[in-house]
Amino acid sequence: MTGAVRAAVLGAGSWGTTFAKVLADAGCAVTLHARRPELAAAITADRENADYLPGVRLPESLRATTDAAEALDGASVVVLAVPSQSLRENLTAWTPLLPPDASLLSLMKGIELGTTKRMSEVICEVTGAGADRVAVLSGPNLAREIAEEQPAATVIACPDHQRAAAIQAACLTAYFRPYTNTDMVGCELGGAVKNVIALACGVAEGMGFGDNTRASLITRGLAETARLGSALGAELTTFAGLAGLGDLVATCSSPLSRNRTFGEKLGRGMSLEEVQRSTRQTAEGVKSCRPVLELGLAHGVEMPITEAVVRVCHEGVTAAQMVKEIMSREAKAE
Ligand SMILES: NC(=O)c1ccc[n+]([C@@H]2O[C@H](COP(=O)([O-])OP(=O)(O)OC[C@H]3O[C@@H](n4cnc5c(N)ncnc54)[C@H](O)[C@@H]3O)[C@@H](O)[C@H]2O)c1
Ligand SMILES: O=P(O)(O)OC[C@H](O)CO
Repeated sequence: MTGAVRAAVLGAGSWGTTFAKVLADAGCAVTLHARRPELAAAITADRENADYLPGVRLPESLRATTDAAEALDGASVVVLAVPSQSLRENLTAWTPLLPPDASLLSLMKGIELGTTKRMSEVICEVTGAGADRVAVLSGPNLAREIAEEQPAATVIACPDHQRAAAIQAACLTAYFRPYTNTDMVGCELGGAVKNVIALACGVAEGMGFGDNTRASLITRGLAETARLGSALGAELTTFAGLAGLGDLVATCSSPLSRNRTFGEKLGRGMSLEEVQRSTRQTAEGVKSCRPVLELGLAHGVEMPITEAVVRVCHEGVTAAQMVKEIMSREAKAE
């Protein structure tokens, strides 16, 4: 492995483990940080993360540890793959251990509750790193499909194009094709808001509605995402790309999506608490919908689908009422 890029992946859930596999398959020397010793030991001994990716064989070269200092030692790429709402706390503990010039790559698709900050903003704030050291990876990347080496593309955004290109080279494999972009705001918003729209699509699915409803939600969801992005300085073309439309379509259509599945259970009549009890995995849109709506309100951007999701998830509105509210809005031009 002499000369290989050293990467640390912090967070051994579905996507962290999958992306660690991608990096290892691309030739990087990768250490994956897990919180639980039994999980780290099982990944190393059995080459499997049975909790999150049962049946997926992990590369021999992939190491796992619970020791963050060990994972971060000598890493030139540090990958952050924890739930968005716990990033600040996790990163505060990891910051003293970060190698000074390492690229900090966010895999997360959420907006922070209370601050309405994007993940790259949280990373800069907590670590003191300059914005040009922070990158985001976002696209139609359902973890299970990538772990099974089904071909897919993604976007790596960084204000520093050279850094984005270096990360691109570090994770390019026969089944995973990253493109570079410099639009952080667009890529991060695309990833965070699509989870909210996927919740709405799930609710529609759970209520028994079909493809017309889903296509309408996807299209109008993209419209409200792009409106917000435009107000926040994103490039509109980003929303027509992999981190926008690509991810939105994949997440809103796939039974593998946790957000869509969460919404589906709400649409079938389960309460928020019942659905939360039924899964251990992160459905980011449930918490991010509120800060996304707050961003919209702060910038004078109408986000009716996001608002409906907030009302169903957090204000006790039923799925049937949600449909009524969306469909009885004032008629307007597209
Ligand atoms: N799973 C996917 O298909 C996928 C794809 C692309 C992006 N993402 C994004 O990647 C991020 C991570 O998602 P994931 O799918 O790996 O999530 P997950 O729920 O599968 O795993 C989360 C991981 O974070 C760890 N963790 C650390 N601190 C935690 C805390 N305080 N609370 C809870 N867990 C904590 C958990 O132990 C676990 O290993 C999310 O923002 C998600 O939107 C996921
Ligand atoms: O399972 P979800 O809903 O978190 O979506 C996973 C990925 O973000 C799809 O790109």
